[in-house]
Parts: sequence; structure tokens; C-alpha cells
Amino acid sequence: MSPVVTVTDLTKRYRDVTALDGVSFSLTENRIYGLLGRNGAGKTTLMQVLTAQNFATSGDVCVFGQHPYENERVLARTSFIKESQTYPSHLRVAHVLRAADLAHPDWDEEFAQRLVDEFRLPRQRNVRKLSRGMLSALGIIVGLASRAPLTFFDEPYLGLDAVARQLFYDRLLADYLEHPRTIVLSTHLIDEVSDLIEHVLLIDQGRLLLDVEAEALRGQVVTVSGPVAKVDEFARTCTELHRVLLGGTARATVRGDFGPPDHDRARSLGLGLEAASLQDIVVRLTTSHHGHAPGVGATNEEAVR
Ligand SMILES: Nc1ncnc2c1ncn2[C@@H]1O[C@H](COP(=O)(O)OP(=O)(O)OP(=O)(O)O)[C@@H](O)[C@H]1O
Repeated sequence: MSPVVTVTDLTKRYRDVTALDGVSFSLTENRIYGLLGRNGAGKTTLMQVLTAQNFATSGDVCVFGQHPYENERVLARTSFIKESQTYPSHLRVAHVLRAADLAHPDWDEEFAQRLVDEFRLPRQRNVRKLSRGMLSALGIIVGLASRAPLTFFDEPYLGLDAVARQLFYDRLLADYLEHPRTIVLSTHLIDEVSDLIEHVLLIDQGRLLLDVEAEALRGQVVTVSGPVAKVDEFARTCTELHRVLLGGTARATVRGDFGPPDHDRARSLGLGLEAASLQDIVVRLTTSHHGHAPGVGATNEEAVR
């Protein structure tokens, strides 16, 4: 299966800021990717470069086998929904949907209209009179109904209430199952989307820290808790990412290749062992006192008194 996107040694500098630093990865067909990372990590810049809205300083980007710049064939198959999407102020909701229909060959008008009802958007209202959440809903409708084979959602839900966000996740998943495509979802609400994400791309300070299947990642990071000495013994063979001390007990987040024997070992040491959440993993890998992801021997330790 040929990749939908191939990124090779991509670097983007803005004067003295290196937003992307030698990033390489590929995206395959029909997968939901979580593009995760802290503020300023480089996520938006990466999506801008992939959708020809920004230039790379160096490195190569290939989308549907071609360079995306000024490439109508590639861009018609791509949809990029941004956090602060703006529209010409004279347009009404219905006009925006009509324009999206013209721009996207796979547009599903019936689906778009159903989403307008579900998100309770007023079709004839001018976009400048929409609330913040309504504007986000409009972007989400465009992103979903465009059915672009490559769809980017860059924190698309500013101002969206919890009900509308859940509606977005539900419709995204249901539509993706019926019409598989490649979706890249950049978000800080990791817990909310962790069940949706099939593959994780984690960026920190412009560098790609993780490029891994979500399922595999879940088995690689666990939280182990119990008496300090026993936790120390268990953690000896792993990379420790974080530790909280409470009296004589410790709760450590550790990374390794865990299988059934490790679970047996934890049990025999009288330790509790649970899979870390995706949000925990991202937080632990991108937090350190030095501003770098912790490697072996670079534990973040907290003492709780
Ligand atoms: N036009 C620009 N000029 C100068 N620096 C920029 C520009 N755009 C982005 N940057 C810088 O590049 C870095 C990456 O920014 P980017 O917007 O890609 O991060 P992000 O991961 O999307 O962040 P967030 O999660 O906060 O949206 C940041 O340090 C940012 O300040």
C-alpha cells in the first residue's frame, strides 16, 4: 500500500525559531492519526506545509505521490480545518457549504445538511454573527462532509460545548467506518479522542518523539505502584518517566516492552500495574525539567506530602 503522505527530513525555520526539525514519517491510507504535542510544538506548521499553506525550509513532502504546492489535483483531495477558520464576512452558512461543495469532489450534501441540523446551525445566518462554537461547528461540518481522502482537523472545536464535541467524535467515527480515509486530528483534549486515534504522532519542540500505533503504545507505558523498594526493583529494567512519592510508597510511570511475564512479576512483588492513559503518556514524554523528553535516567519526580 503506497503512503498517502511521505515527509522526509522536514525542517521549517521562522528566523530564529525552528518549528520543525528534521521530521520524517509517512501516513498510510485509511487511518486516524493523532497529531499530538504541547503548545508551540510545530503541529500547525506541519499541517500547513502538508497542505501547501507554508513552505519548508528544507526536506521533502510528498502528498498522493506529488508535491502539494500549487497542485490542484492534490489539494482537491485534501481538507484542512483550522482552529480559527475565518470566512469572508458577507457569507451566510449556506454559502460556505456551497463553496465547500464546489471545492471538494467527494462532498456529500445530504450528510452536510444532516450535520447542520444536528449541530443546530442557522443556515441563513451571516458567518460574522455566528457564536464562536457555531463557527467551529461549521468548520467541522465542512471537514466531515468534504470526505477528502486526506483530512486535517487542527484543534477544530474552540468554543464547542461538550455535547457538540461528542457529536463531532461520534459522527467522525461513524462516517470514517463507512467511508475510510486518512484523518489527522490535532488536539489537546487527548482523553476525549484517545479511543478514536489509531496511530500517534507526537511532536515536541519540532522533533518527532513518537510514531507508533496507539495500541502498541498503550502496552509500552504503565503505571506501577506500591512500596518504594519494590517499585525500584520492578522499574530497574525500564525507562522511568515520572514518579510520585507518598510516604513509603511510590507510583511510577515507566516505559518498556511489557508482556504477561511483567504483569506476573508485578503481581509477585505485590505491586499494582495499570496501563497509562494516552494523555498521561503524552504529558510524561513531553515534560521534563530540562525541556526535553526524558530518556533513561531522566526521571521527573514529585514528592507528595
Ligand atoms: N509565522 C510565524 N512566524 C514566526 N514563528 C512562528 C510562526 N508560526 C509559528 N511560529 C512558531 O513556530 C513554533 C511552532 O508553532 P505551531 O503553531 O506550529 O505550534 P503548534 O504545535 O500548532 O502549537 P499550538 O498547540 O499552541 O497550536 C512556535 O514556536 C511558534 O511561535
